[in-house]
Parts: sequence; structure tokens; C-alpha cells
Amino acid sequence: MSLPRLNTLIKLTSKSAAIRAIQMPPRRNLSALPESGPAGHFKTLAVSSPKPFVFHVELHRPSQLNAINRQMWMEIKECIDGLAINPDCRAIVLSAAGKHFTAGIDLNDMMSLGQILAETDDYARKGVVMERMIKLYQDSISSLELCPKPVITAVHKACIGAGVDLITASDIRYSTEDAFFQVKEVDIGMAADVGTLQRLPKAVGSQSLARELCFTGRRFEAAEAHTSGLVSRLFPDKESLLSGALALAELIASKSPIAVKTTKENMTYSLEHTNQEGLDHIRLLNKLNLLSEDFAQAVAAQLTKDEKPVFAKL
Ligand SMILES: CCC/C=C/C=C/C(=O)SCCNC(=O)CCNC(=O)[C@H](O)C(C)(C)COP(=O)(O)OP(=O)(O)OC[C@H]1O[C@@H](n2cnc3c(N)ncnc32)[C@H](O)[C@@H]1OP(=O)(O)O
Repeated sequence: MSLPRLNTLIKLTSKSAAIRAIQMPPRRNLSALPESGPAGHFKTLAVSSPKPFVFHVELHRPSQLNAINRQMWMEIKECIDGLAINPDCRAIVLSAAGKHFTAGIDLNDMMSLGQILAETDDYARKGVVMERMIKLYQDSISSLELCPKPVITAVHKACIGAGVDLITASDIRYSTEDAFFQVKEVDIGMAADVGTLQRLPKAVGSQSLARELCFTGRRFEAAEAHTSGLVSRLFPDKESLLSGALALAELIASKSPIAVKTTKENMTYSLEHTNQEGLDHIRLLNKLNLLSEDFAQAVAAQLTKDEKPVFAKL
């Protein structure tokens, strides 16, 4: 082989290596996700099941302020996708260890992206590397929205940048009174690209406020997050926040898993569709769901004021 051709081949091989480097590792079967801590299954998350059918997922890089590095992006998706199909999980609480909820994307990780990009001179291939990375991170955040089990985020202190992307993809947001939020992407010279621009306006119900927050990157406090609807309940401290979030998860987990799953699916669907389309969607789901044991059992329990029904695993 001629030297120029060999050089091109070597370059192309390292380009493919760069592209592979940002792809997901093979998926593990997590339909029965084990409890794990920072030393266990996940390196950046601590996962436990503190109550029946309730899972607690903690962002767990406390000494890095839970800055979201590549590994955490991947583990969030792997964990939530696993819980999505785990019959022992009916509700998820997502909180964080240490001083802050999260400092957003790990800026050191972002700096090392330069090295990967330097592996190729070809702008189209650099673009592929970037696109795959953004997609990987988007899918990580969207896993919360796509999960059929309700995800409750419990935020304390700083929730910055990617943290806002993360919580706006959750179903219910609680926070401490000392929490603060920042759509900080604009301050690092980028438009938010993993969900805040799509979900924050819907969460706060005001394009004006959402655009102000996204254009300026200004810090807003828990009180404003509460009055704007981003957060639905405030707690004086982290301990009461966690017990409030877990109590809510336990209540949700006591309901019919079919009813809760379908409610989430239809409410999420209805965000993007007309009322009529939403009604058509729920009609299709419920023509099957209303034939379930859950429905018969729950109706009977309501009528007889009997003991709480025990629903089969889903
Ligand atoms: C395809 C991409 C998709 C996703 C994009 C996401 C974008 C974003 O997330 S934009 C936001 C990026 N994050 C930041 O800009 C955070 C900036 N940090 C802060 O505002 C403060 O550090 C914070 C309020 C979080 C905490 O303040 P505190 O006073 O408690 O601590 P500090 O003394 O400021 O920080 C302690 C050390 O942590 C380092 N650090 C903070 N944030 C990050 C981070 N995101 N990544 C890496 N390292 C971080 C900070 O530099 C301090 O380090 P040292 O000086 O060495 O102690």
C-alpha cells in the first residue's frame, strides 16, 4: 500500500475510534436492577429501594458537586431505562448527594472533548462526533420523560444548566427553600440543547419568563421557582425534602400500576397534541386497560370501603 493511502487509512481508523468513543457501551439487562451504591453497579449514581415499589436514585459525585460527566450521562439513561421495565419499581425519587443538586455539565469533561475532536481534521466527521454526543446526552435526559414510572426530582441548593434539563424532564419537582436554579448554558456560549428550551416553557407556563431565564442565565431562587410552577412544593431542609418526596412516591406506588403508567403516558402525549388527539389516545389505551384486574379490584375496593387493593406487578 502506498504511504499516502496508509496515512489516510490510519487517520480514518482513528476517526472511527473517535466516533466510537462517544457511543453507548453495550446495554446490561437491568429489568431486575440491583441495589447499588457508589462502589456498586453504577459509579456516579447510588440506587436503593427504601420503600416497597419505590426506588431512590441519587446523583453521586458529591466531591465534584455532582457535575454531570460522560459516565453520569450514560448511567442516568441506563438506570432509568432499567427501572422503566423493573416490575418492582412503580415510582422513582431522583435526588443528589452532597452540597448541591448539580453544578451542571462537567466542564472538565467538556474541555477533554477538544482532544477527541482533534483526532480528525475533517469537519463533517467532527460534526458526527458532536451530533452523537448531543444525541447521547439528549437521550439520557429524555429517559426520565419516556419512563412509564413517575419520576419525582428532589432538588437542594444549586441546580445549574444540565440540572434544569434533567428536572424539567421529570414529572414532579420538589425543592428545599434554599434551592436555586440557573439556565446557565448561555454563559458558557451555547444554546441549551438537551431539553430545557422545550420543557421549561411548558413547566412554568410562560414563554416570557422561560425566555428571560434562558437568554440571561440569571439565577432564580426556590420561591420564584415555586410561584412560577417549576417546583410544586418547598421544604425547609434536605431531610424533610427527601421524606416528602419518598412519601409521595410511596403514595403513587400504592395505586394501580396500569392506571399510573397510562396517566403518565397520556399526560405526556397530551402536552404535544390537541385535546381531541389526547382523547383519542386515552380511548385507545383504556379500551384495554378497563378490562384489567386493577380496574375491577380498585372499583370494588372503593365501593366496599374495603382494605386497600394489592395490585399485581407490572
Ligand atoms: C452537549 C451538551 C449538553 C449539555 C449542556 C449543559 C450545559 C451546562 O450545564 S451549562 C452550566 C455549566 N456549569 C457551570 O457553569 C457551573 C458553574 N459553577 C457554579 O456556578 C458554582 O460552582 C456552584 C453554584 C455550582 C457551586 O458554588 P460553590 O461556591 O458551592 O462552589 P465553587 O467554589 O464555585 O466550586 C467548587 C469547585 O467545583 C468546580 N466546579 C463548579 N462547577 C463545575 C462544573 N460544572 N464542572 C466542573 N467543575 C466545577 C469549581 O471550579 C471549583 O473548583 P476548585 O476551584 O478547583 O475548587
